[in-house]
Amino acid sequence: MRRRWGVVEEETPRSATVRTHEPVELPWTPVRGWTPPLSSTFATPQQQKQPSTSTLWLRPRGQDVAVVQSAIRDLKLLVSPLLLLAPPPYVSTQARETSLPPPAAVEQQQQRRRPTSYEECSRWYATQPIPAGMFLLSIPTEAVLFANPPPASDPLLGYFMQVEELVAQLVDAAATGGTAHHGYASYLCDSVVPCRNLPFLTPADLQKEFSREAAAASGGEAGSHLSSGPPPPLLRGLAENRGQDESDSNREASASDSPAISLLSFFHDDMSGEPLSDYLRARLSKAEYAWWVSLVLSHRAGSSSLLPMLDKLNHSPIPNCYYTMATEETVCGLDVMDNLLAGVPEELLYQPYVHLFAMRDIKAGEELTLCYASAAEGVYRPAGVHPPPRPASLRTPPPPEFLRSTVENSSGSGEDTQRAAQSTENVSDFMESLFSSAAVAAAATATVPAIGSAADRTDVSRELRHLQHPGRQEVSTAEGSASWRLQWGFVPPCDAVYSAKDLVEMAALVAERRVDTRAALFPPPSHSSLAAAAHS
Ligand SMILES: C[S@@+](CC[C@H](N)C(=O)[O-])C[C@H]1O[C@@H](n2cnc3c(N)ncnc32)[C@H](O)[C@@H]1O
Repeated sequence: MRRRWGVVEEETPRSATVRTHEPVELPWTPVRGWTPPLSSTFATPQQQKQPSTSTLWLRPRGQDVAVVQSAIRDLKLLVSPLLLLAPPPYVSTQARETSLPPPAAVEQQQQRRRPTSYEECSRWYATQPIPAGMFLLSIPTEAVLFANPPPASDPLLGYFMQVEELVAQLVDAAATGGTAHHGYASYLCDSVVPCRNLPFLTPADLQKEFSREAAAASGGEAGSHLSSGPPPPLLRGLAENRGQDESDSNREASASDSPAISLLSFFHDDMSGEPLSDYLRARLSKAEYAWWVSLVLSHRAGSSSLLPMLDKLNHSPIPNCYYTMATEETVCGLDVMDNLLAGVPEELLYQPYVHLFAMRDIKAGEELTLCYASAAEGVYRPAGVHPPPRPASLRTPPPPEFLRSTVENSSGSGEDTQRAAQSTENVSDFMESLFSSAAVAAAATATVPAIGSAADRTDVSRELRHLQHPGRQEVSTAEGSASWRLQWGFVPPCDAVYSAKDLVEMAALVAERRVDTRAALFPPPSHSSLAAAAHS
């Protein structure tokens, strides 16, 4: 007998949990009534131009189905039935085609075993409209992989020890059939393309980030410093040292100029790109180690944990999801209530969970996204609108009719769609009140840096046009873009949109939805039953 996920379990025979790798086939799922989104992380520009009569088709690869099944079975993942983990969708446009699944050629291409780029990697999609506040994925905190290495005197060493501990846990799980994280770790090996981040970047790559800023400051073209003029001041020391003397003291002097350069030189020079530990050195070649470091860096949550399956969510500056993580210390009444609403089974109700939920209404066919960074407090806040006005829906306490209509909705009165639309308007009104000034919005569009494809930039600019941005964006600074490249391997077109204060307001809206759900689940007693109770 052993305890797993806080529950005493029979010892499972090892053979029963070893994966067979039999491909599991799911049919194409049509998502009707979707509207092409503006998000650059979602559809191609061609897809975005499709008429609203088009049908979007989703079909998970065999390994997507297998990893979800293994996570449900071995990690106790809870998945909303409104989601699919699948490669980017196929869109059929011809009227006669919209009810037919995609042609065989598309199928063959899409079901290829291994994605070769970020664009081809599977994502989480909504198959139906999802209202804000709905729980989407939940995983026991016990299934999270945490790194907890012994304290190190050097912060950079401490950083790499954390990364390496997560690498070791994944390497171990991938190699050992029958362990709880085997399916997840094998899936990462099979289906994830590591990005060009720290292990694969050179000083010249980082220099590009610094050059961009210098070019922008001097009004020139991004990257023009690479071939012409002298390197910008921050990198001058490094470039000179590399050309001449590689002595430790010189290297340290240049590295201290920028945390990004320190990180790069610690990995490539001090560690020589090799594992720190004998354990990994005995198991991984230098190339394999670089692959795993890239993967861990780009999939970590916070500084030292991996959230299986939630780490499939891509980044958007205007995300539609948020997650909360309860721990043994924080688990309390509200977390238990969240567990209940998320559908956690009774025997695990008092276990800490990580819950992913919709932070705004999500359209059918939309990709689920998280924001990997929070906006610095006040970055996007227009002068004079601080604190922001309370959203209209929160200004007055709900009248008694409100509660009554919520309960009626739960019994299928058909008003819930109308109510959902109403709340959506409130969210947009609220966001509108925070970010609306044509003049500053134009500046926001202009500050989108020249990174990524032209199509991406246009789409995100369009999406952000109504947002107010009063100052310079962190991603367009050398340090900001270098740190995105180092960890995530890409630089988003703009900073995070929501600051901590905005999130508090959003949380209030989402909480209101949860209260609605609660009222629907636990309707207040009717007047007649109250009267009957009073008489008895
Ligand atoms: C947490 S993982 C997200 C899931 C990952 N795409 C996968 O398939 O496993 C983060 C990595 O995904 C990629 N990524 C996420 N959002 C992106 C975006 N908006 N643009 C480009 N790449 C992105 C980057 O390579 C990043 O390092």
